[in-house]
Amino acid sequence: MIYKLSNKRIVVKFGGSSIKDSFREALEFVLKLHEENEVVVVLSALRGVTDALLGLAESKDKSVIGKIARKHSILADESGVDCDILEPLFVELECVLKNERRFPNKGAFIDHVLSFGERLSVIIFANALENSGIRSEVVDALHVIKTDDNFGNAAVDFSGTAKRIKLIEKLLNEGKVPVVTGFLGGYKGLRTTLGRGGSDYTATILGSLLEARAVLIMSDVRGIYTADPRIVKDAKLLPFVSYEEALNASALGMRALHEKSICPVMGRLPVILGKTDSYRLGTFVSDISAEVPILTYKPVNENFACIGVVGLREVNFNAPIYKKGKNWISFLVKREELENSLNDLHEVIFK
Ligand SMILES: Nc1ncnc2c1ncn2[C@@H]1O[C@H](COP(=O)(O)OP(=O)(O)O)[C@@H](O)[C@H]1O
Ligand SMILES: N[C@@H](CC(=O)OP(=O)(O)O)C(=O)O
Repeated sequence: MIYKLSNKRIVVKFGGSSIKDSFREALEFVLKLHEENEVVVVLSALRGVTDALLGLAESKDKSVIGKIARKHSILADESGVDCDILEPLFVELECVLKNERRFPNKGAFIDHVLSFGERLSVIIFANALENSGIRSEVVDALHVIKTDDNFGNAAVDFSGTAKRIKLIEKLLNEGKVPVVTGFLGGYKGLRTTLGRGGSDYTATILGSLLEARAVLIMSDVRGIYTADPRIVKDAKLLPFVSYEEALNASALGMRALHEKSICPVMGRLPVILGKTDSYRLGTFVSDISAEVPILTYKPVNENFACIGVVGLREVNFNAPIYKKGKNWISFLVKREELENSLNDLHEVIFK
């Protein structure tokens, strides 16, 4: 594997859980990274805000705006940032809600409403960095990540995006920390989104185009485990996961990494997953594999879910096989039995 990398450049993404529960630690981590590296920060919306905005786009219930505003004011206050700087975004949000008919279609309207989550978090983060003495600038991905008009799950135009990456290069050359909105893109001036959980994808697109040394995905778990550690208490942290395993696991529902996020970095640069509140890095995603299976799950419909096993083609388990691939297999289980089945299957494989 040949990495063509700018040796001091790192892209670090913080997910919604980190923005909500570990904002101070995320800031401190960036300050530490900045001592030795050029750092690009990618942020998600505060956990729960994208869902709230989705509801708001439907209901247009003004009390939701109040709730979102309060959450961000508290975060701004705690971070020593004047919450008045958020006001223009709330004025814009109200204006967008009153003018749905001006959008070409419902999807374009919804994506514009969803954009406020990430746009609010980057303003607070960039200002908090400035208060800590780091020169920083907000980058709205509308102006960088060029997409098609498939609102809600837009496809990225990589050559169009590559042309716009200079905007971020310029900030890095000025010694600033760009703080980029994850999840968002742009199509002819309209706002698009890359699919739920798409901030990981933003980070790997930027890491690849900026020829970064690594992309760090910081979350509320230390990395990729043998199964969701919130459901399977015996799950073990995997120090090495191959690109292919990460791709298969995320496609089969593993939430720790977005399915699309592997493609831009595959064979080019590593993705490292870590836990924000302890600064612990746990999993290195590259060509190297620990050759340990990963259990995944996702809903199939209202009544059923599928459990995937990445890294094995055959498993003796008491459930119907749902699908099979080159190096994975999945089983169909009732949704109410999902947790027990995951634990049982984990025991079968790792006993
Ligand atoms: N195999 C796995 N390894 C690690 N985390 C997993 C796994 N499967 C599911 N998860 C879940 O992924 C979550 C992290 O993803 P997500 O909630 O999208 O984080 P963030 O808010 O940082 O974007 C963890 O809290 C964990 O419950
Ligand atoms: N805020 C978006 C994008 C995202 O990536 O979120 P997270 O990193 O919290 O999964 C969402 O909720 O889908």
